[in-house]
Amino acid sequence: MPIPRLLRNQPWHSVPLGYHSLTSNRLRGSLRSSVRLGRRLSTAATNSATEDHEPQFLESVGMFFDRAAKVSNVHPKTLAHIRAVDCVLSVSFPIEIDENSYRIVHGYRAQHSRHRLPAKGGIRFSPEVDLHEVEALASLMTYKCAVVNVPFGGAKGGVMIDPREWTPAQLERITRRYTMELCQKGFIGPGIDVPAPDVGTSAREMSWIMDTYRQFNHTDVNAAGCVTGKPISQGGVRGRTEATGLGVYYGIREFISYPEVQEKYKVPGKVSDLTVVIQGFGNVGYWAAKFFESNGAKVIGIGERDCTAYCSEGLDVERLFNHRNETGSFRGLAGIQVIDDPQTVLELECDVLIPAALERQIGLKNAHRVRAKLVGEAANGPMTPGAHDALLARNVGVIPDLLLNAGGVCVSYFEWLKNLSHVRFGRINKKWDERGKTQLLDLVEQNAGRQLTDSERRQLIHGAEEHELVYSGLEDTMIDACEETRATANELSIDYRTAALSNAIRKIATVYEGSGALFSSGN
Ligand SMILES: NC(=O)C1=CN([C@@H]2O[C@H](COP(=O)(O)OP(=O)(O)OC[C@H]3O[C@@H](n4cnc5c(N)ncnc54)[C@H](OP(=O)(O)O)[C@@H]3O)[C@@H](O)[C@H]2O)C=CC1
Ligand SMILES: O=C(O)CCC(=O)C(=O)O
Repeated sequence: MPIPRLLRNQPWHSVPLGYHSLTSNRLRGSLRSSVRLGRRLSTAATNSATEDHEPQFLESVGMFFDRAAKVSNVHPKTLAHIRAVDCVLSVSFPIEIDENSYRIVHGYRAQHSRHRLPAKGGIRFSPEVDLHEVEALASLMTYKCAVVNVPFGGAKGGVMIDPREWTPAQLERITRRYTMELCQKGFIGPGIDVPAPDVGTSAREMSWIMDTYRQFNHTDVNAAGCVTGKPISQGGVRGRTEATGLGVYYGIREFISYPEVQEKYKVPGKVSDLTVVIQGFGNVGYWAAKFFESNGAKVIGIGERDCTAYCSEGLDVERLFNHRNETGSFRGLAGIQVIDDPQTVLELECDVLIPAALERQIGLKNAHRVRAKLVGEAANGPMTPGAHDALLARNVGVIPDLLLNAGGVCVSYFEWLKNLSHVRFGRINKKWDERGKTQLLDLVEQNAGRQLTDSERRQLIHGAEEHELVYSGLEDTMIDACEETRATANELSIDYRTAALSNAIRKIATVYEGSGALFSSGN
């Protein structure tokens, strides 16, 4: 295949082969025809038959929304407005493979709601990415941010590639080229839309995104805030890498501490008494496993794409991780049982099952075989509405994604605040706090007549480091959001997903209706 000259000379600065930008009529009435195009694309994708005859992801999110909308007491016009995806971008661009060939890569970004800015949400690199998946994920981002009181709208992006098929240099070109498209079409910026890592991306890609954004916006003093999940050296915040897994841990710890949860689902009230099974051993699955293990739980099963690792006495998470990284698989590690069928992980008997891989893993086809007492959704959209209902009918509790995996965006919010304030958390007040505590301890010692040991003194005086402040902010956020969800569920006798979503809907409605940008509920 001949290579276009442009490509040969400028591997990633080449012109787009085609793009379309679809913007809703929410705020921009003049672009209505584009809106219809956007909706038509989504609906077509949504209605396409699935192999399992269950609703597609976007349709599932809509179904969950409709249930929550019924108990939200929000005006139907406002509900319709909240439910619709605001604005989507779809781009295609060529990436050079070698001197003789190139491939066309497709990428998307959906902004579901811009009631608060910036819109926020990850970017995934996966061969399954399409427009409607990105729209579904963007919708979940809006609701998730509202559940944990993070003042952002919801967005999500995706590039339809399997990252394992590309070299790091090619991935860098793809990431930079995709970012260039986001820059050119106004889909990125610290006050507009701020991506983060998701499936198939990590701090490395976030660095490339920031660097590319900077090149297009070299006078923007807040450029570092255009993306979160960056390495610390590039303006990232300590604690973001593990934040989603840590949030999952905090959330499950909270729920099992509630007496009504212990009674209804027969789960132990303490993490150290739990058996845990996790599907997915990427960023979220790995960190969730680490936090459960280090707090005394037995992580008895971990599933990957090709098989499941099982040990009834509890897996050694780090050993498994190192072995997988060295060999590419769980297979061959002494002391564990390997189960060939990767889906079996969802059917292992345990207290808590944590799907942390992809959407639609639990459907009507396997919900009846789930033997966990609680399912904690670390992945986005891991179960269909039918599976959700089937699990509840069998008295299996479900802690929903929009609450449980919100730790990532919560700490992304902290990173964004750090980038806008241009100062590391703790830098200004650490010594001041330590001095105050020293004076207090001196007084206590004088009055108590006992000297503290050096180690006691150090522990009490120690001013908070950045990661400690981040962990503390995340823990507080998760505790509050779990409590708020629990209160609504108990008050209205509804499940936790409907409770979290109806709380989110009410919060978003308050912003829309109060802003005057919309019809008010009285119209
Ligand atoms: N990263 C974040 O901060 C957040 C992520 N999430 C959600 O959490 C989920 C996981 O994301 P993340 O950990 O970041 O992604 P990663 O890409 O780091 O990890 C995904 C993991 O799932 C594995 N996997 C893929 N397909 C299957 C399968 N069919 N069965 C078992 N394992 C599978 C992957 O294996 P392999 O490596 O072989 O592909 C990989 O280990 C996603 O739903 C994401 O949207 C939610 C909130 C925040
Ligand atoms: O950290 C973020 O901004 C978003 C994380 C994310 O993509 C998600 O919560 O699904």
